[in-house]
Amino acid sequence: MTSFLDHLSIYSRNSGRMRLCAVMRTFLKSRSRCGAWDRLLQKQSRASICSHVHSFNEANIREKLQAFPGGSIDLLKQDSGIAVLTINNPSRMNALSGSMMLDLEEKVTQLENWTDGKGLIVCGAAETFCSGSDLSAVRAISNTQDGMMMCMFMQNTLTRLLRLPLISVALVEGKALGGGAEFITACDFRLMAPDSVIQFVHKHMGLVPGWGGAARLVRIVGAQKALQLLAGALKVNPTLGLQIGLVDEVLKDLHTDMAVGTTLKQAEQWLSNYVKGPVPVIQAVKKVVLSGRELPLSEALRTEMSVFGTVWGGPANLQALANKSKHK
Ligand SMILES: CC[C@@H](C(=O)O)C(=O)SCCNC(=O)CCNC(=O)[C@H](O)C(C)(C)COP(=O)(O)OP(=O)(O)OC[C@H]1O[C@@H](n2cnc3c(N)ncnc32)[C@H](O)[C@@H]1OP(=O)(O)O
Repeated sequence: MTSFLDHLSIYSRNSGRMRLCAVMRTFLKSRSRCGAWDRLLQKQSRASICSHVHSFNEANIREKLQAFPGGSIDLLKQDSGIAVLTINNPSRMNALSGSMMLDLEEKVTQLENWTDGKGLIVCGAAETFCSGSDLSAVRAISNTQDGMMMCMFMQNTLTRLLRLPLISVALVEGKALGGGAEFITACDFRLMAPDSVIQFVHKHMGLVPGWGGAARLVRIVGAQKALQLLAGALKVNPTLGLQIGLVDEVLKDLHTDMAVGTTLKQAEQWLSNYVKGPVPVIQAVKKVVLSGRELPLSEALRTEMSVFGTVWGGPANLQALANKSKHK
């Protein structure tokens, strides 16, 4: 690792002099604080985000969810640095059983510890995304206490998913309904297949989102559009999705020669544009956007500087500087 002074000489040669003590202070503070960022993320991802509410007893809820088996959440971590997380319960339109909720949390923990990760694609098996909670489980845990605990468990898990230092994409084929629609709001981007539908059906169930989908939807499309989608239980097709900013890209129809490979291949191609580069740099990009999205400005600025300190003078930065000096 290049010493501070070596880096400083490269820096001052290219960008003019800064007062040495100020640069030293900034550099040393940012180095020390980057550990604070990681400790913050680790602490937040472990502790349940809303454990303070309604005596959230983690062991108790795990036991209850385990009583509703079926399906799986499959995770494939690829050498490319892009992982694929598949919601796999096709006989129930990929509805999330209790055991799948536990499976999801375990896979998010794996991804939190994946040091080579840069991107994540969340998709459903059998060309459909997810039709929400498994209704048989919903019927069985319809008392308020259990419902709230299931809710908190899923809120915590989806919040941790969104906070992964990976650039995440929800690949929507077929239907994303209810909790399935909430799931896609816990990714950074959303891609839709031509004939797919996103629908927050909660109102038809006498419900509102509970997995954090409403809070995230407001931040994605704004309060007015979020209100229309929820109060109208509107069916969002790819055109509407693009129009309101809920969807970032519509994939090519597989039955035309425009499509290159499967929808998953198309999604990987799309995501690869944003994850090209060294792992530490891509992860740092997600961290600074995450802090800008979630933290008050002054804290976001401090966090940005601490994350900056983890890449400034790192191998990618020094290589880029060396390449530039070669172009003279
Ligand atoms: C916080 C939100 C969260 C919660 O409150 O816990 C929720 O998500 S509540 C659930 C919200 N989701 C729904 O209301 C969707 C219910 N499903 C449907 O509307 C339809 O199944 C469909 C998804 C539109 C598909 O319709 P269709 O193509 O006609 O297929 P089928 O309806 O025949 O479904 C095939 C098969 O799958 C079973 N299925 C579908 N969704 C669920 C589900 N959410 N839970 C359990 N099982 C589901 C459906 O019962 C069929 O099974 P069989 O009858 O055995 O063939």
